[in-house]
Amino acid sequence: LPPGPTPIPVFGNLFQLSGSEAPGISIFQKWKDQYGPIFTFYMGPVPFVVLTDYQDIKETIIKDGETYADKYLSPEFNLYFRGGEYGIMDISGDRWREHRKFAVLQLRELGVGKSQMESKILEEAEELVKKLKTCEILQEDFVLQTDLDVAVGSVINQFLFGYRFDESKMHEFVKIKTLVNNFMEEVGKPLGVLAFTCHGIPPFIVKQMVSGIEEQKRELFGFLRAQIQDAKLRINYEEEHNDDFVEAYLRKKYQREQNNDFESYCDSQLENVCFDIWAAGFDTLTNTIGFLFAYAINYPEMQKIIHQEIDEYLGHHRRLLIMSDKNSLVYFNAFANETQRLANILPMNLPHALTRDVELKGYYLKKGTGVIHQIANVMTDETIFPNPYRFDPTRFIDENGKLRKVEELCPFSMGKRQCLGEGLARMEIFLLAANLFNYFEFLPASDGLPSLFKDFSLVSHVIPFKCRIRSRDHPEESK
Ligand code: HEM
Repeated sequence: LPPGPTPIPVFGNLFQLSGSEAPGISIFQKWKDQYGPIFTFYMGPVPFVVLTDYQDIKETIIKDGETYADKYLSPEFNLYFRGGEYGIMDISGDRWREHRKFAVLQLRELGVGKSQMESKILEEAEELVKKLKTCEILQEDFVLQTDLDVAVGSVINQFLFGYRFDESKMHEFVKIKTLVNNFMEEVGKPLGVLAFTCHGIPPFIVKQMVSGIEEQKRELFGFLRAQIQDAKLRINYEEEHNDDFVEAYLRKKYQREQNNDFESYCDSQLENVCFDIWAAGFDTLTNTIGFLFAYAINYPEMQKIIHQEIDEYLGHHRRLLIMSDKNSLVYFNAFANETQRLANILPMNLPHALTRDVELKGYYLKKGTGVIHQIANVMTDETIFPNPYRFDPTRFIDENGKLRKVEELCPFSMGKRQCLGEGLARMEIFLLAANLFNYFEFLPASDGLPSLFKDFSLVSHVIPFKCRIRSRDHPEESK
């Protein structure tokens, strides 16, 4: 194995990892400086080979994708939490392949990149604008994140179950959000990471190690089961049209069952895929948009450029921005790219495993070895992004004023496991954030600027902040 920091018994290097300073990747940078771009560290007794250079990642994860496509996760944890090898994110092999393909297809069929999903996200943008207008009148400090959360949660819930969180469903949303957040927090702790990754820990010990997620498990899966049950009651298998992901899945399951296949599409798998989409899609996205506003308030001169660009583009006629406007708003896109680069939402990428023995830069690695390609370190590599901790959207704008495509900007990862929600996430970032800038100016609250510090576990969290909002219905006032 490549060299790396000395592990301590049982825990390996976990405490160094969890003691890492913000932005959460400093320990990987330190190890990289000490041992080179490829090194080994231990989560518990398990070694993980870490790749930190873009060129190495390109040669492996991208060009030899199949070899790096498995996930390194504990079967015992999966059994305890998921009831077995179910879902997309934490499994490997044929079931992963089949269900990843199915989820990608459904995202397309249900409108990502098309007008159906766009109009659903625009509905959320409109609700946000309406809500913020009332707050602007009240002239009070305002926690923007609360409403961003509802918008992002509603889009996922629409996709999965066909309904958004309006006032009548708000209690449900608050509950789900709290459960998902607590789950992320618990599994991000050293014992959680250990239980989550280490193979061979007896199931009753795994259960003790993550006893904090017992309630989340029960309640979250209870919620998902109830939604699936409702869908089963209303679905008409004679029809072909699907309103949401669960309907599409149930129809596929029904077709398979007609051919005596009761395994590949089953209730446990459906519950777990819904869990993955909720868990993977909510925290990542809502925190990305939260960071975007935190940066905009911290850098008012940049916010001004976003406003000017929108005003010049729309002229006197303010209207909701739609996807076909996106490419014209170069500075906004550069600002969003820079947010994703520096927010670096996954301080440690998810561990993959080798599907075969392989030679990697002179090291012979056995099938099953854990490999982590550190996209967070690529995005803060000073040879690619000079002065990497400086927030500077212009690094994504070329000399002709066009958006620069930088392949090392990889917040959604690369290779066979690349985020399958990327298209949806990009639509939401644009339609929600650009429209809020379209209608409002965001200013510091009376207690000061939003913190740019990251509260990190599995996902980097923006520290909740208050801000003040000024309507831009009269653009000349805010100049
Ligand atoms: C800004 C928002 C998002 C970011 C930064 C993000 C980032 C990531 C990253 C880094 C991975 C790991 C890839 C790897 O293993 O190498 C991932 C996987 C995944 N993401 Fe996202 N994601 C976002 C939004 C979403 C959304 C909205 C959804 C749901 C539609 C989603 C669903 C998934 C799923 C299911 C996986 C697992 C894919 C697999 O293992 O095959 N993500 N995401």
